Amino acid sequence: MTWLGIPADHPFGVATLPYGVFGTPGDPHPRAGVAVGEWIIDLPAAARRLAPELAGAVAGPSLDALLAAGPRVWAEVRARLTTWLTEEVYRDLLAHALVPARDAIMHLPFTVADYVDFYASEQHATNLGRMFRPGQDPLTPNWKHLPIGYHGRAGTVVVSGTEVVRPSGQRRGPDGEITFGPSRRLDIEAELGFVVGAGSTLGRPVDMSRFPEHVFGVCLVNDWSARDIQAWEYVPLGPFLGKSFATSISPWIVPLTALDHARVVPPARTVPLLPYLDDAGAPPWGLDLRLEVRLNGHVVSRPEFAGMYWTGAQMLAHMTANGASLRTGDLYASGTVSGASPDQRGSLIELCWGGEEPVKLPDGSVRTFLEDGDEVVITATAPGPDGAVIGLGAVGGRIGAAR
Ligand SMILES: O=C(O)/C=C/C(=O)CC(=O)CC(=O)O
Ligand SMILES: [Ca+2]
Ligand SMILES: [Mg+2]
Repeated sequence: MTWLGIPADHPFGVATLPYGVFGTPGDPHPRAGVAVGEWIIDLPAAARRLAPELAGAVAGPSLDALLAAGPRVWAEVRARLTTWLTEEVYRDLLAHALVPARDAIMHLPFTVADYVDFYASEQHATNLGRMFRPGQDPLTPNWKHLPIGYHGRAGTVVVSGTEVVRPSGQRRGPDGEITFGPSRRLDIEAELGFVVGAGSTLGRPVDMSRFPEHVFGVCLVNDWSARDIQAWEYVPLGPFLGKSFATSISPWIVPLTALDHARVVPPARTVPLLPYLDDAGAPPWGLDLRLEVRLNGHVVSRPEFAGMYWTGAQMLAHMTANGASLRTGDLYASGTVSGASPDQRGSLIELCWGGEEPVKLPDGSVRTFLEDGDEVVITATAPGPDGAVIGLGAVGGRIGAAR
C-alpha cells in the first residue's frame, strides 16, 4: 500500500513503476521520471535529496545512464522507489519531486542503438505467408528452428504521439505497372519491444539465462508498415522502406521484474531446438500480456502475447549467437502479436484479410488500411502480485497526409 492513495487496480500502481523521460510546461528540460498513479516522480530531484549515491545513474536527458548501469543498480533504484512510496516517513520528503502526470510532455525515453524486429507469432507468420506467398507453405522451413528477424532503422523510432507521415514509395499495381506515390496500404503491427540495458562483449554469445541481466524492460511498439511498398521491395533481402519510415514506442518502459507474475510457459515446441534455444525446463519467459488495438477509439483487436512461439530470452540468445554484441539502448521487438482467433490479429492486413474483408467500426465507418487522420492506439496489461494490474501504458500515433 502506498500513502499516495492509488486504487489497487491502477495499471501504474506501486507494482509497476515504469520509467520514462518527461518535461513540463514550467520546466521543459527532459529528465527521467517514474509513473505512479496520476503522478510522475521526478527521478533526479528525488535522488538528489533521498539517494545522492544514485543520482549519477538517473541524471541526464534520457534513461541511457540508468540502462547502462546494469541490473544491480536497477534493483537498487526500484527498491528505493518502493520504500519511498510505501513508508509514510517519505511522504513529505518526496512531495517536492511529484509532478502531475497530466502536465507532462513525454520524450523518447532512451537513445535507440540498434533496432531489430522479430517474427515470433506463428499465427501472424502463417497469415502473412498465405497472403504474401500464396501457393507455398505459409511457414518457411526455418520458422520453427530459429526466431526469424531483420534489422530495422533505429533512427526513425519515435515516441508515442508523434505524427506518422504517410510514406511514399514504389509499388506495383494490379496490372503490373510500377509507380511511385503515397502508400495505399498503410498498416500497423502491434508488438512488444525489449529494451537492452547492459551491453555485451563482441565475439561472446549471450546465453538465454542471462536475459534478465541484459534486458532492462519492455515497451509497446507499433511497427507501421506500408504493405504495397513492402510487397514489391522485400524479395530477396527483406523489409526495407516499407517499414523504415517510422516505428512508434510507448513512453513508459516497464521493468522486467514488474512482469514476474506474468511469466508463463510458452507454447509447446513442435520441432526439437538446438541447445542454445532449447528452453524446455528452463525458467519460462512466455508473458501473459493482453493487448488492445484501438482504431479511432474503437477496439479492433485483442491480441494475447502468451501465445507467442518464441520468447524474448530466445530472441536475445539468437541475436547474439554469432558473437554480435549488445549495446545499451538496443531495441528488439517481438514481431506482430496475433492469436488464433480473428479478433486477435495484430495487423490490419490480417483483420481485413488483404482488403477482402473490410473492418466495420461501430461508428459506421469501414476500413481496410489506414486513412489520413486515423489514429491507432495500442495498450496492454499484465497480471501483477496480489491481484495488482501491471500496465504497459499506450503507444499511439495519427496518420498525416503524404508530404
Ligand atoms: O511474412 C512476411 O513476408 C512479412 C511479415 C511482416 O511484415 C511482419 C514483420 O515485420 C515481422 C512481424 O512483425 O512479425
Ligand atoms: Ca513487425
Ligand atoms: Mg516500422
